[in-house]
Amino acid sequence: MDQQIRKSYEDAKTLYSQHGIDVDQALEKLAQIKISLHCWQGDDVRGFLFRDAELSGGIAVTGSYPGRAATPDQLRDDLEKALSLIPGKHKVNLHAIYADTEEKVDLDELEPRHFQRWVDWAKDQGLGLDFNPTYFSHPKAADGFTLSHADEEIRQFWIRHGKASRKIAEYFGRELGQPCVTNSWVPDGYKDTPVDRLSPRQRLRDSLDEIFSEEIDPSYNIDAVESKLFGLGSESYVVGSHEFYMGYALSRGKSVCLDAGHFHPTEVISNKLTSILMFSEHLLLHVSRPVRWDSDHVVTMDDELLEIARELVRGDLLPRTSIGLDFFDGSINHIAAWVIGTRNTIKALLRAMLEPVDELKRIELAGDFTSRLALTEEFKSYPFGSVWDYYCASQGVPVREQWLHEVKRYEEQVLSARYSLVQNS
Ligand SMILES: C[C@H](O)[C@H](O)[C@@H](O)C(=O)CO
Ligand SMILES: [Mn+2]
Repeated sequence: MDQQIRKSYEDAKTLYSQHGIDVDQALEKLAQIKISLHCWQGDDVRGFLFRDAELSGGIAVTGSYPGRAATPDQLRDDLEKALSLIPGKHKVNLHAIYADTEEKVDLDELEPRHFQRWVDWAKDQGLGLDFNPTYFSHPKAADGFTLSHADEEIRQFWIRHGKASRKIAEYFGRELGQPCVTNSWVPDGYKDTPVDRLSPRQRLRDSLDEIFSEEIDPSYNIDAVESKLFGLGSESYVVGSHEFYMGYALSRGKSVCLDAGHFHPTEVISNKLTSILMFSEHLLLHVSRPVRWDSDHVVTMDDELLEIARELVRGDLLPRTSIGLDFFDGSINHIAAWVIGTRNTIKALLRAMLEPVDELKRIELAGDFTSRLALTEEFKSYPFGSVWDYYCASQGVPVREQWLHEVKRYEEQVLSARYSLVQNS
């Protein structure tokens, strides 16, 4: 390792130890944390099952940066490249439309075997897998309703898809020896003010109950449900609101998924973690960055990311929280987007671990709010960067912006060839 990196690390350790912070121990803890990288950043949420389908469900990708993955092999290559630039061992989060099969199969007919190549790859790479049923980008979701649909035939189709998804998740968990978190998000809602808000919610509840009726060993699969305030085209009413899913998850022993972009622009999820985890064993996060709306921007080191990390660390909530990413930016290099968002998420957790939590709690309890403010502000400029550099070097991944050279090289050697192939076909 570079001597300067080691020296800066040792200096930083001395500073932190003056506040009782064991930096080596923090790094050991950090190395245990798995972030779930969402496959859909790699191809602008297209998937492989229905290649001509338009993205629907009130979510949108903007930008057409060249070289996005067009096949499962390309997506796996890109994920491998991204993961080689991120410290730690992580998970990959798949959507049902990313099945890797030559068969023509609809969403309600999917089986574990359609994901076997993903599982073989995950085993080979030492990764875990998470899963999501895809309740959008399909003709049966064309009017914006799925599990709460008033048409019984359509609703049953989506119920079958939900059940099929859990079998796939169970297979992931069993094969990979770690639980797969299966997250259900449905886009169902109305653009304009509805007359009947109740019936769709009753149907959504009944559909979920039916999907979850089969018991699956939680060491293989953990079910989560994701709410939303509004989507494009569902501005006035979303069936699966926060209150709906809080009630649903807590009454059914399921996990709540909090997406940072799914609330009112002034509402933050960091303030919700301790409340939900008081009544639930497990929580799923979709770390995202809303800019004015649920725009799914790449995660940056902003105040909310840091506050989420602090809440997880200060409350010792990490063992009970699964951290997934959820952004899709088509305007920049797709691999760089993963690397930036994931490195930031891990770096924010490190920053939170390098704060004098016990000391700050004591100060707060004693009512010394002057010291609380003074110390939290001073710690913002403590040398966490030196610890981060050391962590990257010791994990064998590029230090600081060196990873960008790797991405640029990959772009030149792999992505641009892909792009010219598409142009010439
Ligand atoms: C593609 C994902 O399922 C999606 O982003 C979902 O998690 C969501 O957040 C929808 O707004
Ligand atoms: Mn989400």
